Amino acid sequence: WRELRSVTSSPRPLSNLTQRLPGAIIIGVRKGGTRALLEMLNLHPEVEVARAEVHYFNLDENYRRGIDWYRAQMPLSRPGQVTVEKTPGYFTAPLAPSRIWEMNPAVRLLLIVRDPAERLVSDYTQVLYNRLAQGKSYQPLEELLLSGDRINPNYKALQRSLYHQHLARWLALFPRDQIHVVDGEALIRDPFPELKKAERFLELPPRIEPSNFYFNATKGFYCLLSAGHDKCLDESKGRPHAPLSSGAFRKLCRYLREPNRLFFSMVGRTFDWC
Ligand SMILES: Nc1ncnc2c1ncn2[C@@H]1O[C@H](COP(=O)(O)OS(=O)(=O)O)[C@@H](OP(=O)(O)O)[C@H]1O
Repeated sequence: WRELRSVTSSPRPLSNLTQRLPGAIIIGVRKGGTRALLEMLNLHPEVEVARAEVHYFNLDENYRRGIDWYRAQMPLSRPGQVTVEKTPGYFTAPLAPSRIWEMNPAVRLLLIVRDPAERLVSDYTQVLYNRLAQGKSYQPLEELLLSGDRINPNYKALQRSLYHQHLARWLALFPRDQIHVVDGEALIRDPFPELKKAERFLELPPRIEPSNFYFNATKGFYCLLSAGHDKCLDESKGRPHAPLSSGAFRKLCRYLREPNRLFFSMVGRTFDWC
């Protein structure tokens, strides 16, 4: 995609190109649509993105490598461009907010959220696929999610869906208006309006157009279009979810009602979640 863009954008002197620390970070949520958001922001000529998840602020073994290592993971950019990286693991990592603050207290944060019950099922599905690919077995979701007939509060994927607990750590350091919340379901339904909001948040000139998106009926999702070339996200995005009985799903929704309410009051808006 980057190669495609470099063909279509005007030539620039190479001398100003250098690796810069990110001006904006997509911090989560895992399975919220972080890859789609990054790829869509990358349509903007003033944005350069780190292709791979960097996992600098959440993994001690990377953090110990130091800030120059982190910078070296960033793409080349021109002065004035915004470098963006995404690592969904930052949102739930206890030390990530203070480490990011220490790097740059003015960095802009993007948080893409999704119905936390759906997110949990997607999270389980991802782990399931990874384990199957390694020839390993995995417990059914219901066994992990329920303990007897109650929700198991120790299940990690459930904990990752308690958005208010994680957001509280970020809001202890960063002002609310430095964290832009993207509606992941809205991004799936109609990406353009969400991208315009993100563009404004990043104070970028308006360059992303409705014509940059088209609905791909085979994929079942919007794909990206630029200069006649198209790109859809890979098959790990939007795959069928592992089954969960409607009874267990209802219990999960009931369990998440209060955490969701707390999250809504923290961000000052509501979402149409189960
Ligand atoms: N345009 C487009 N194409 C494909 N997929 C899209 C798109 N927009 C959002 N999504 C949703 O992104 C979900 C994966 O989220 P992440 O990229 O954050 O996953 S990850 O945490 O990086 O693994 C993925 O979740 P699942 O459907 O559960 O697989 C998608 O629903």
